[in-house]
Amino acid sequence: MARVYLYDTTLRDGTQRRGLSLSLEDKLQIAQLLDDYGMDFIEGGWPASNPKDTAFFERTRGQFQTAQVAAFGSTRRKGILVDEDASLRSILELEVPVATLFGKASVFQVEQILETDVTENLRMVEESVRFLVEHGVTVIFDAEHYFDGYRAAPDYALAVLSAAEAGGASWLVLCDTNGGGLPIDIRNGVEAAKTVSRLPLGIHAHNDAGLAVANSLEAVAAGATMVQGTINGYGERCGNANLCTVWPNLVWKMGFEAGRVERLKDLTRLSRTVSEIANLAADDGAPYVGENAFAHKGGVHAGAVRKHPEAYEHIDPAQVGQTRRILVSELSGRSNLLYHFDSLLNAEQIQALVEQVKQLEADGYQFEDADSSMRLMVERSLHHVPAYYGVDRFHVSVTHDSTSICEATVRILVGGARFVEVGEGAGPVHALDEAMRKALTQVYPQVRDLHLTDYKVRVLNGRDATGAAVRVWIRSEYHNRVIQTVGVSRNILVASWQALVDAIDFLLWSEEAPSRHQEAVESQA
Ligand SMILES: CC(=O)SCCNC(=O)CCNC(=O)[C@H](O)C(C)(C)COP(=O)(O)OP(=O)(O)OC[C@H]1O[C@@H](n2cnc3c(N)ncnc32)[C@H](O)[C@@H]1OP(=O)(O)O
Ligand SMILES: CC(=O)C(=O)O
Repeated sequence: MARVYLYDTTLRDGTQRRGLSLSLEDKLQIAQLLDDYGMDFIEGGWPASNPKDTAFFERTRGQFQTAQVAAFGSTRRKGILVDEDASLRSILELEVPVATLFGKASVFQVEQILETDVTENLRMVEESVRFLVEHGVTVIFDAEHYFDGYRAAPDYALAVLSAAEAGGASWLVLCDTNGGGLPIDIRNGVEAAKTVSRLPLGIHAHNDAGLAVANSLEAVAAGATMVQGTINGYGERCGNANLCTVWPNLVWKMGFEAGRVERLKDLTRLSRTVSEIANLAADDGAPYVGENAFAHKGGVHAGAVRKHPEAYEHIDPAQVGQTRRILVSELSGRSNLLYHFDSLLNAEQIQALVEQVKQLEADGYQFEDADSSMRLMVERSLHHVPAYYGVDRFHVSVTHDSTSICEATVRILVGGARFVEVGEGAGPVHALDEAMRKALTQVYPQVRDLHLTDYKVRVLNGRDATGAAVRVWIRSEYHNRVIQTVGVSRNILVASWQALVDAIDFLLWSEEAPSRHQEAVESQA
């Protein structure tokens, strides 16, 4: 099986994304993961750029099993001797085994941006590569702006590749630096490069036209054997080719060997861990690894997937560490509900539930991410959920002068006993949550370990301004389990209260029999 080399530049080009900044420890943690997943090259940064990038190379020397660490840098500055160039010297001082040098492959870039002449640029490329190679460094040459340069002046773009080869480069990487190329441009550029060099070729594609992944795959189809990209497609402007998409496509759709193939089954974890470390929200819509990648909402889809998952799934979700989700919403038919409640409800009850869900969603509820409320609704309709407690009344007050004080009082009945408790909080919902917790933990100590971890409010009818109905969605965690609930009312406190009570009831109900919780979790998965 032919091999395609994976070259990860999350730690260099990835950090050129707006809003992404990694500490040295973050970089080391990500690099360790990349090595574990079998990346062939990890571009650690540009040593001449900042002390953090320099430290990265010092800390990773000899650390990795599979990956070779590459230092990034430019060709020498114009008009100086190669050994006077600070960037090249800093690469040598770090004693890295691999360096990736970028040089201009476009007449426009040379004349207008470097403000030098095309002959001097060819010398800069060849001399810089040779300088490192003669000092024992393997050089990957990134031909910056190659595709734009090739379109405007093909002979010059190809002459730049030849200069790098003459200097001793081991790889020629063709860059769609502005990210505007189409797959046909990429194919033409790769085929032209093959006419002047027998060196292995790579592709470095940006995503400005939304084609970085397609362009990378097209380059491989045309003969490139290295793909440069980043985890989650992070990168300058619209990003780089997303390796979480490129990699499985190379292996499963194109039949290449790439990375540590057995680790693809944990691809989702790689993507999410890197987004956690980067402190960026995961992209729900990402292919393969996004939260929605195997979530089926439309009734027609759910119906087909129950029969044959491949009807609406291009691969088995387990291949990338995902699970299938069948969502319940106003777009559901019987199949969505049967997927979750087949063993609980008969055909008539399922039909009634479909109609109830559609009506409730028309009233503002949204169940696709409130699976615990959904489950409770069904279990309550079957009288499976006892009245664990009764709420006599609750009262919330907000006093605002120099600071805000929120206080809530709840009166709760459990059996014959009455509990009155006061909670204080940063806001009224927090205070209510505290008061409920104080009262209920006296009888149900497990409530102490239920933590509210996310809270969202959505105004349902903006035209009614502050009188509009609102939907409150709450995410709670109990040990490692997630409980998601929803409430709707014209009063934000009442909506919050409904969602809060659902979270507590769901916990108590699912805790009654441990197997029941497992069953509930599985049916929500
Ligand atoms: C396509 C890419 O993504 S390339 C990578 C881009 N990444 C970054 O720029 C992040 C790290 N960069 C840095 O920390 C800084 O830019 C540094 C330290 C590298 C350089 O800083 P400075 O010396 O202040 O230069 P500056 O940032 O203004 O960059 C422009 C200089 O780079 C030179 N340059 C750009 N490309 C090349 C090249 N391929 N070969 C040689 N010189 C180049 C330009 O000629 C210009 O030099 P001049 O000021 O003498 O005209
Ligand atoms: C080298 C590089 O990052 C580019 O051409 O986009």
